[in-house]
Amino acid sequence: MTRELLQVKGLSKRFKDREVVKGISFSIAEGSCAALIGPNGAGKTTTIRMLAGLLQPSGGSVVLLAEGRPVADPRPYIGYLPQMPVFYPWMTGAEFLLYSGELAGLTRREATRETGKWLDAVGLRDAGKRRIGGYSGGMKQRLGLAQALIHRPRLLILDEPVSALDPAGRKDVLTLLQRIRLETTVLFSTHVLHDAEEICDEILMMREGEIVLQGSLDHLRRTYSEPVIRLEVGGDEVSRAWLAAAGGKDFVVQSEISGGRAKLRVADVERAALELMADAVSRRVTIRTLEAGQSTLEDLFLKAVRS
Ligand SMILES: Nc1ncnc2c1ncn2[C@@H]1O[C@H](COP(=O)(O)OP(=O)(O)OP(=O)(O)O)[C@@H](O)[C@H]1O
Repeated sequence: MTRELLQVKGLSKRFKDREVVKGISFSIAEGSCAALIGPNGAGKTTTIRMLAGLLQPSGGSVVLLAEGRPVADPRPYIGYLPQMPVFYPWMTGAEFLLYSGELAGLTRREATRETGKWLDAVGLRDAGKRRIGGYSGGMKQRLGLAQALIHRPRLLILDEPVSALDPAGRKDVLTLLQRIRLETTVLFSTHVLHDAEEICDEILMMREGEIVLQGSLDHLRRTYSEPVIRLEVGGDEVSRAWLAAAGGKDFVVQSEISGGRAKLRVADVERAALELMADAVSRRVTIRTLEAGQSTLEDLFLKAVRS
């Protein structure tokens, strides 16, 4: 049976007279990986800072459970990596981890042992002897992860952990997160759906301070995928005019058409594909691609954040 690790009820945050997090509720199960996903300004950082105990909520509650019971001070149970972690550039990676471990309440001996272990785990064994000032963005982020994990928290909270990285750094950190999530419950925010799909099993979609969709990736894919046809036609006038009128066919439920491309939500994908093909051939329309399938989570995400 899955056990809840974090329960969030009616959480809100108001800055002056503007409510940026509007009474959101969700829970995170032990062992899961949840992505808080939403466009810029949705309220992800504000939410995460409240969960990590760094920002006082205006209303609602955040409860962390250990062995099924609420804990009075959740801080020792949480590891946190902010969006823009700050490091002392003159420290070596090893010195920084030792310092972080002691700050988190480990004895010097424990901190020394864990420092060696985590430098290995995040692939910085040799670099650990060098100053952080010379690290790449990806190395700094991996050091940040080690810092957040050094006291063995039950919940790892990460704010946009890969957004600022180049493709190589991004891949390194995502691969590391895939390993970490096997041992630690993870919540991370992102505005990139692909990153969430790569690592997580739970999705919390946020928009304008509210959670507009939540559930497991599988559930969301099954529940919300709809039959769609994606079409691209030639640049000639006949083809473009035909495409513009395609949205009006009786089997089309909804259409998005622009620049020679269309995405048509339809009731019956096979019938729609056949009729479109037959009609296009009879009118000498140039079809470049016609793809019949299901809408993706990306479509759902775009719909949720735009509507
Ligand atoms: N200290 C603050 N005072 C006033 N407004 C704030 C403060 N912090 C955040 N906001 C506002 O709250 C809203 C949500 O911001 P937040 O940083 O939580 O969003 P986000 O989803 O994390 O976006 P991003 O991906 O850009 O970081 C924004 O409109 C922001 O301007």
